[in-house]
Amino acid sequence: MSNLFELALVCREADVEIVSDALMEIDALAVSVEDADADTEAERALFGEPGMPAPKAGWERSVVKALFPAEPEATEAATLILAQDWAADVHVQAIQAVPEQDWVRLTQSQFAPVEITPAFWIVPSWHEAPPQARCVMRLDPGLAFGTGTHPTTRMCLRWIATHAEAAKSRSQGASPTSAGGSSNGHGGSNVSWPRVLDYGCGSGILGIGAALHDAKSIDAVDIDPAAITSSRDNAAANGVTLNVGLPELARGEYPLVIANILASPLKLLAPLLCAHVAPGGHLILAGILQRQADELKAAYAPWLTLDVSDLEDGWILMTAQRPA
Ligand SMILES: C[S@@+](CC[C@H](N)C(=O)[O-])C[C@H]1O[C@@H](n2cnc3c(N)ncnc32)[C@H](O)[C@@H]1O
Repeated sequence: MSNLFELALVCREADVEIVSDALMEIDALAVSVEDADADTEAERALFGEPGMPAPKAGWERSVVKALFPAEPEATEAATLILAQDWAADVHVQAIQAVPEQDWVRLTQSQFAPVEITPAFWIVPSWHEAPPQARCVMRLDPGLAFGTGTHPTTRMCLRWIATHAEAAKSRSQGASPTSAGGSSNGHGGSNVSWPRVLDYGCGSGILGIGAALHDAKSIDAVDIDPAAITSSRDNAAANGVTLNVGLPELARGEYPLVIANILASPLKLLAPLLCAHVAPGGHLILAGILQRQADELKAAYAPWLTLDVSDLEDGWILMTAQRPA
């Protein structure tokens, strides 16, 4: 593989956009921006808490890196940029050869199979499933949120897998006459939940997870059109059926309602989500930080009693069961 040449320019936050645009105008193959102070004492956090605005719009000083096919193009680009009247505070950090990479393989190598339970795994299409996996969801990273790598998604899937397993064991242990008549709405030995609502479905990962655990009639809804397309595609790739659409698609009561969004929208959605939970049914909420547990409890208290039932990396899973 041949080398590319990288021009690295250091500039102030205010100049990042004009420098990046100018590099694209002069035919850079790619432009990226990094923190010039990364790993130094001057480094500052750029991200706020989930749902909160970022403390700053950009880094104090940035390195704008542009790739060119050969060294003369990179040098010429540097000369052109430095000649502009707005470039007084821009300087060249380096022009150097970078080995061209197999970008597809590099991206793929960053997504490994994710273990949800010892038996249930999320596996990208280019990977073999681990030998111990008895239930496999095939999912590749895409535009919509939900690859199984985020703790909030993993906790929801873990809840689905463990409760479906428990329901299966109960119904296998139950007598033929009692199997279809349980008060939690489980309709028979092969059905964990006869209806599921996945509210804020993203990639469709939770609805697909429920379908792979023998749930039927799954409504997966989202406000983002990219999520709707992605959920449909991912369901098809897994050979399961989801009824995917905008939130208006949700109708009536469900034995399982699951929503992994964020604390603020979840508080606003409290009356709506609770109204969808069937008698004896479960409500599962994620996207909540540990310190937000009390505010969520209070928001849902008029309808359901939420408890913390799982915790991972500072995120909690909150669940409630409506009395039968
Ligand atoms: C954190 S992602 C979760 C995706 C997936 N369910 C998972 O567990 O990985 C939250 C999703 O909720 C959607 N969303 C946000 N607010 C919403 C609302 N008010 N109604 C429906 N969906 C919403 C977003 O578009 C996004 O796809």
